This record gives sequence, structure tokens and C-alpha cells, in this order.
Amino acid sequence: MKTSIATVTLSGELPEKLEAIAQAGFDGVEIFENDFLAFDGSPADVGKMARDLGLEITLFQPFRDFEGMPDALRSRTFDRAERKFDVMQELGTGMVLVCSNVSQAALGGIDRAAADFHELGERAAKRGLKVGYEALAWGRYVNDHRDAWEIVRRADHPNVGLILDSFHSLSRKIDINSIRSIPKEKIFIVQLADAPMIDMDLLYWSRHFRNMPGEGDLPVTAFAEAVASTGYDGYFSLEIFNDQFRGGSTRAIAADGHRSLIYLADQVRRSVKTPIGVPMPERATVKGVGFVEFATDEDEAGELIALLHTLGFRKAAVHRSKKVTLFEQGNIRILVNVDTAGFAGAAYAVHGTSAYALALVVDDAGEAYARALALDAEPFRQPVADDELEFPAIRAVGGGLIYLIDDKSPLGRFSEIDFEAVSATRSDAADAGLLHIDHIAQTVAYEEMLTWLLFYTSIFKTGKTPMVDIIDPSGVVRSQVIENEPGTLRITMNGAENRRTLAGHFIAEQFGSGIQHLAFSTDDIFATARQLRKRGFKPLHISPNYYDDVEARFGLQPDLTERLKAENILYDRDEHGEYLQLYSGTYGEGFFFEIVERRGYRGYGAANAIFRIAALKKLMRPEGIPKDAG
Ligand SMILES: O=C(O)c1ccc(O)c(O)c1
Ligand SMILES: [Mg+2]
Repeated sequence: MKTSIATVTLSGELPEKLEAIAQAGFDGVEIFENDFLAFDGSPADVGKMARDLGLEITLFQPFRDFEGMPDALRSRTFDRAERKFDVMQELGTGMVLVCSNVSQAALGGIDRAAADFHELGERAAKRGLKVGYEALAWGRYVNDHRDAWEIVRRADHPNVGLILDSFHSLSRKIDINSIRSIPKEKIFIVQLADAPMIDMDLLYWSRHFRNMPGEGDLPVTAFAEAVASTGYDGYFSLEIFNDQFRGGSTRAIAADGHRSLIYLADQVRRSVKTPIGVPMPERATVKGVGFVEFATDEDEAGELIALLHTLGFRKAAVHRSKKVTLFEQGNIRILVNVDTAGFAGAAYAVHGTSAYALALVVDDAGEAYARALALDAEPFRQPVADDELEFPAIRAVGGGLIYLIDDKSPLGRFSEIDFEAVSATRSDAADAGLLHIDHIAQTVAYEEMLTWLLFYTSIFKTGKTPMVDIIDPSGVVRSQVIENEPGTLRITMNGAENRRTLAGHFIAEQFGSGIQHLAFSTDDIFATARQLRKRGFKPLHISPNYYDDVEARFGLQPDLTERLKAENILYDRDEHGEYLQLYSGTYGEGFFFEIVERRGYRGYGAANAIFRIAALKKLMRPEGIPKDAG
């Protein structure tokens, strides 16, 4: 698949945009007229800049309010077009996008529009240029690609074709099967954009909320499949109007865009069986979390290890060559790394004590790694001793790592190969009944949420649930769940917009995104709570007012409410069952542990988050969260 992106998608000046586009691996670029007009160089300079970076200029756009003008305005409209053609020839691009007329002056009529396009085609042909017609979802007379296609068909000119834009068609819920019968040579270019499902004015939605394919809720893949079924083998070009992207990191957004197209091509290749995109292994099935690794130092390790002990973990093994200790309970493994050398040391130096790495157990680590790299993930390597395992690894949230391990290779036996077991002591006899990692909560800056959503969902067989707003006493935190069907990988991603929220404070003080809490599962939270108490665990104190409310809200038996209150356990329920949650206090700059018992429940206790956040913030005062820092 040939990939392209419109300059309007990115922030910055034109040269910066072009560089980021080339760097991200695109083949082509659409020059959006305003980007060109705001730039000081000549069209020839822009053309040279693009070509020097190896980019083809796929399109110059948009040319507005062209077709169906009354006679008094018609010749001036053609003059305007000739001026655009001059610029295009200097730029060195062969195609212009004409979007459907929105002018009050425009006259309707398919034949009138077709005649205008025929003439424009004649004029374009003289210069060796092509004209593509796109139906804007809010066009005055033409707002449906089926009508635009009919106009193009009647214009009957080899230099006039159709431009499809997934947003315009999907936002109006136009049947995409209508694309399948369009001859591929009449589809000049295909623009792609997704968007979150929001019920609002089409123009406003389009100009502010588009996002990359796979980041939103529109069936962009099905749209691309319909296009591919025609045999179309031209450019797929991203055209994303998004306020956040325009203010975001030029390089990061360009990289997300490239990843979104590779992912899309992979899905289309599998379903339509066309040779689109690069063959790669399927999305990796995650069977579980192999371990979570903390980076810390000798001084701070003590407090973390003490906390792990109160949670019922036992020291199970030590690394043969590195200063890494393995703690275990049920199927949960936690590594505590105090090595000053290597990546863990660097992570500690930047972030302080933090859970910087995650191992995911997949069917085939080599295949998962190959897929990750095909999707532009950044590989990670560091030297390992001869007799030690080298985990395939990629960079992940907050500059941390994801290690890929599997059971079919020696990687699955890392705890025997790289580690030496230590014998159990008497105090290890009874654990706290913790079984699995239920979920991993990562806190990221709000503008990074889509990046990581696309990262996880494109590489691993996971899906997302709708974003929810969590009310922090100092602002809103957006929360997005990424999970797989069997629940063996559950990630909650919290996006913070300001640093006064608990999540925002965590990012500011940790110097970046990262894992903010780990939730462990138990199948008897009351028994676990009892064990934890014996071990000296201090649960997060929940206000008694909460229990009055929860009893009334769910109609709980008073004795259950009393038991919940006695153990500081939070309660929630959905149509599938009940959820019980118990929290630790905060550790460091806002890290904490959670213990959950799921009785069929599928969610994450979003309704309880406000109480949990308030309680955690109370713990962190007075020196914790600045009351009114900006
Ligand atoms: O919002 C617009 O005006 C606009 C312009 C050009 C396009 O290709 C498009 O999809 C929208
Ligand atoms: Mg468009």
C-alpha cells in the first residue's frame, strides 16, 4: 500500500511537517493550501523539499466552490482554477482535490456540474494534470460520494476522477458497498480518517475531531475493504483535522499515522485477500502478564520490598548475575531491580522507583516481536551474559519496556534459567491469596492516550471500551480500557490534563507516563483482607459516608456493608456481577496497589474512582499535591 498524509494533520511549519512525514515512513504527502500559503518559500522550493526527502506530492488541496456556479461567476471560477494549476506545476504535483461546492451562489444539477468538470478536465489535460472530486458531507448540493461519482461518470473525462474520504461517507452512514462497483481507475485517491462517535454538527465534527484509523469508532477498515475490493492500488492518504494533533508533537503524530495505515492494510489484506500492505504475523494473543519489574535503588528497595511482604509476596529467587530479586504469589511475579547499570538503572535515575517494565506472555514471542517491529515499534536491546536469555523487547509507555515471552521457547522458563531459587522461610507459609494480575493501570498525558491505544490494539489482540471520565477533586481524568476477550490482559489507561489531579501529579513527579497501579485478583477478598491485616498491611481508609451511600444504592444487607466498611473494601455491581476492591496507600509519588475480587463483574469500578482518589489525595497532603499549582 502506498501511504500518504495531508500536511493539515500535523503541527508546526511546513519544513518540520515534511521532515516528520518522511521520517515516519510515508511515501507521499498532500500539500494543504494553507500550509503552503503560510510558508515563505516558492512552490518550487516546497516541491524540492518534498522530493529531497523522498516524498511524492500526491495531492494539492482543496480547491473550493467550483462546480455549478451561475454564468456570472463561472469564468472567474475557471480563472481561479488556472491559477491553482500554475502553482501545482511549480510544486510538481499532478492532482488537485476539488471539494463539493458549499457556496450560496451555487446551482444544483448533476449535468451542470458534470459539464463544468468536463471543461476543467480539458484544461487540466493540457497541462498533464488531474482533477479529483470529493463530496463534502456538508456540500450544498453534493454531499454523498454516490452523487459525486455520478457527476464524475457523466463528466466522462480521463483527467477527472473521484476522491473518496472515509469521514464524509461514514459520518453520513452512506452504504459503503456502493464503492465496490466504481471502476478502480476512476478512484484517483482515497483519504482516510476515523472519528470518535459524537453526535454533533458534521462540519464541526470533521474539522476538530477526526483521528487516525483505529483510534475512533467509525468502520474505516470496512470502508478500506470496499475500496480494496475494486482493485484500487493507489494511495491511502490520511487527512486528519484534529485540534489536539495540531498542537501535539509533529513526529509522534506522524508516527501514529503511519502505524495506523500499516495496521489498516494488514486487516484489509487478511479480509479482502489482496496483496495490500506487508505480510506480518497476526495480532499477538496475550495469555497473561509474565512479570512486572520495578527499577529502584538499594536504599528505596527496602520500603518497596516491605510493602510486597505485607501484600503476601515471598522472595522466590535471585538473578544469577544482576541485582534483581523475584517475588512471587499465586501466578504473580514481581521483579525488583536495583542494578545501577543498564536500562533499569537509567529508568530509576529518570523516574525514581517505578514499574518500568512488563513481560507479556504470548503464543510466540518471535512472531509478536516481528509484528511489533512491522508496526513501527521501537526495538530494545541491551547486552546479556552468554548463558542468559535475551527477551525480545520493545519500548512502551513512558519510555518503559514490554518484554515478550512465551511457553514454547526457553523464555518461559526465565525464572529457572536466569534466576536461582531461594528456599522458603517459615513466614512464607501463608500468602494473602493473591492469584493473578487483574489489571495494570497506566497514567499518561491526555494527548498520549490515542498513541498508546493504537500501540496496544494494533500489536496485540485487544479491544477498547468507551472512554469514561473520572472525576478527581481537582479536575477530570479520562480513562480508557484496553483488554482482551479472556481478560488475560487488562490495561486501564488514565489520561491527565492537569497536574493537580492525582494522575497529573503522578506524571509531573515521575517525570513522565508510567504504571501507576497494579491490581491483583483474589477469590476471597475478606480472607485476603484478614491475612493482609495480620501482615501489617495498611489499607486505604474509605470514608464511612461512602458505605451509607453504597448500601442504599445497591440495597446491600447491613451486615455486608459492615464487613465492607470494617475492611475498607469498595463495592460495585454491573449486569454481570459484583466487584470488591481494596487499596493500599500511595507509595512514592502516587503509585499504589489494588486487590480485587470479581464475581462475574466486567468493569473496573469507575464509579468508585472518585472516592479512591479523594482518599489517596488525603494521604498525600500536606506536601503532596499542590493545592493550586497550575
Ligand atoms: O473541511 C474541509 O473544508 C475539507 C477540505 C478538504 C477535504 O478533503 C476535506 O475532507 C474537508
Ligand atoms: Mg477529504
